[in-house]
Amino acid sequence: MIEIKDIRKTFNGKEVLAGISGKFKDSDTSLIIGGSGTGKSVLLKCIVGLIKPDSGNVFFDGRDFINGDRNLRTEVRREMGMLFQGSALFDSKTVEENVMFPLDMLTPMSRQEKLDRVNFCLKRVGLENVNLRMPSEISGGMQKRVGIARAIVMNPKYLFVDEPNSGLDPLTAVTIDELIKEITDEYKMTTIVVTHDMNSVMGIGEYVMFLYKGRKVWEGDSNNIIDTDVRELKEFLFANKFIKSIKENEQS
Ligand SMILES: Nc1ncnc2c1ncn2[C@@H]1O[C@H](COP(=O)(O)OP(=O)(O)OP(=O)(O)O)[C@@H](O)[C@H]1O
Repeated sequence: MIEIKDIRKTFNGKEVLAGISGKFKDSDTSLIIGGSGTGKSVLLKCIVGLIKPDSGNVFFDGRDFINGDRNLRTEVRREMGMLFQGSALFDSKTVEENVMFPLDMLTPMSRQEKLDRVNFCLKRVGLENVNLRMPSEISGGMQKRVGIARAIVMNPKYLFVDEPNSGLDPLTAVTIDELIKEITDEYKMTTIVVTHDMNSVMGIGEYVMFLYKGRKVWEGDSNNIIDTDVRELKEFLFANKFIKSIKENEQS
């Protein structure tokens, strides 16, 4: 489980995170949602240690990640898998080299052991016989799968994904969401996904944290989200035509 306590962050006098707390459980696919600029990505970066919050704590299975010593931080970092928008695939490396990269950097495994692990992960995300292709030679959905394979290659306890569906058509987006959820269940990972895709919320949101202007104004799951009384969340939800039609059908 990952627990965050009262995370605060200000940039140049602008408060971006105004004290956020919450718990992300094992085997759950947790979503952080909200409109543009509400602090979702900054919160995720604070959790993984890419940004240091001004105050607050992040506990990984009880381990204090922010105040822990260097060894503890390294240990926790090694247990993380990430698929971030900014950390796209290396264009000049093949699919196989991309997925193998963390193993090359962080393990003493032999070439054959690494290859076996890479092939296992590629197969798990539904990709076979693409090892020697370049990222530019495969579709956007396949590139995301390669990114997921790379994120899980070190067998992480914690998986972080920022906007997995950006640039994908709705059908491919659903298959990527389902893959993330399946892998989370299978390996009992704690997974946090940042998204503003309402289809993801309704499809895989086992725990959903809604941010508005740097504050958590709602938390719950996909079963109770559309019955919310929280005005900011309602505005966010009903800006989506699909959700609006579900609600209207319910009422008629
Ligand atoms: N390194 C930084 N320096 C200064 N301001 C930043 C920095 N990173 C983010 N911000 C600001 O923090 C606010 C929240 O940004 P964040 O990227 O977390 O939004 P978001 O909710 O993820 O939005 P989106 O859905 O559009 O990606 C924005 O106003 C952004 O400009």
